[in-house]
Amino acid sequence: MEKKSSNWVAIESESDPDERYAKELEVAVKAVHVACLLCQKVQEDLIFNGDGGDVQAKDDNSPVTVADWSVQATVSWILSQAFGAQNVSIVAEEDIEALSKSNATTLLSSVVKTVNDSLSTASTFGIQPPPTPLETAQVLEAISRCNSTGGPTGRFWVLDPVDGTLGFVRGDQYAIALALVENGEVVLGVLGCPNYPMNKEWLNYQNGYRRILSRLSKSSSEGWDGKGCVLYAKRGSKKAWMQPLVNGDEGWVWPNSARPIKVSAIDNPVLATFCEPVEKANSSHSFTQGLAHSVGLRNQPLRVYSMVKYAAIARGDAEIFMKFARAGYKEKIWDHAAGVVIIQEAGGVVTDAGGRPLDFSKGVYLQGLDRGIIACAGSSLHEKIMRAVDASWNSSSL
Ligand SMILES: Nc1ncnc2c1ncn2[C@@H]1O[C@H](COP(=O)(O)OS(=O)(=O)O)[C@@H](OP(=O)(O)O)[C@H]1O
Ligand SMILES: [Mg+2]
Repeated sequence: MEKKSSNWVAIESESDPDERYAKELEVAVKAVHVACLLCQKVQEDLIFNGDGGDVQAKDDNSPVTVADWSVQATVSWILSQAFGAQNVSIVAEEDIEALSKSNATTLLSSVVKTVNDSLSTASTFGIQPPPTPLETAQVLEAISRCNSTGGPTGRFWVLDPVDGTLGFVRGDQYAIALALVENGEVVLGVLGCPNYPMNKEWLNYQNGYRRILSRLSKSSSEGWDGKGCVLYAKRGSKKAWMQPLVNGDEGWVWPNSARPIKVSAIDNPVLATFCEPVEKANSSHSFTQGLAHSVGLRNQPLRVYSMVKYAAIARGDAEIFMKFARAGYKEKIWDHAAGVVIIQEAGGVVTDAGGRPLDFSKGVYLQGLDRGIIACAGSSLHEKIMRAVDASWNSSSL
């Protein structure tokens, strides 16, 4: 990829596919880098210094931390600065209800401080920080501005500020996922994976990543030696890219040291590895175990939190991702949008279990999803898995 200057004055040309969404992509990748560094800091404080604020429980009992709200505020602020608040519509996971409670003042100050600390270092990526630190009201406004409910027309961003919060609070894998949807189709996907290890063997939850984590350095700008990466792709480009996550490197110039990524060439089930959620509650391990057996998969499943699973497929570190949630669970668009386009542009296939593309045009949920999600490096593996699902679905307890 050719190096471009880091200013944002690129004019979008509808006729040149290379230039379409050029500014959106650059801003989104930079915002995700900033968010990754924010999360690394909060996770280090939370896990190793015991000082990353409380882990709160949401109404559905899932965890949420200072990082979730801070990333949402930071990304929302960066997008609004770049494109004008009136032009930015965002569907995102968090709201300000819990933060606005009278007993949440310490939590709220911690979010405001985290956002301002993060924005003060954003100039590394060519992002102009606010002239004075954001006030509490501005931070709340940035979070609550992300109240779009998506839909079939127009343009909106989709943000999961911390996907895999359970992995995050356990010192393990998590992702920051940002996508742009236009007229119901994902046109850009950016996935930040701050703990992605350059040695793929360390991805597996069963390896106790947390114990290894503290020994891994952050990647250097050109080094690819430590941990952390940002993946991105533009719909229709047939290319997907990966950048190492750097730490305050002043030499960062878009697109920095981006490398193309490709899905794995393995199509023999015997050699293939499948990944799935860590939590049994999120996807049936017994159902996928049966599928794996019937298709001839021999390797142990790679259980990884969050959309890092999509990253693993796009990077060629695993061949299959399956998620079969319990009946009645409705998948949210922010848990999939960025990952789907990155895998597809890296050469892979992503559909529901009926072979239909995931539908990002029906609001916050992936409406009409047939049984589960199957992402594969190639169509041959994908067809085998779909056939196996058909053969065993009726006897499953899902
Ligand atoms: N019951 C149930 N079934 C299926 N999926 C659920 C369920 N509950 C939550 N979620 C969503 O799953 C997101 C994390 O999914 P993963 O596939 O990464 O699962 S796991 O964390 O590895 O177990 C997770 O994203 P985050 O909330 O951002 O962590 C949820 O949106
Ligand atoms: Mg999520």
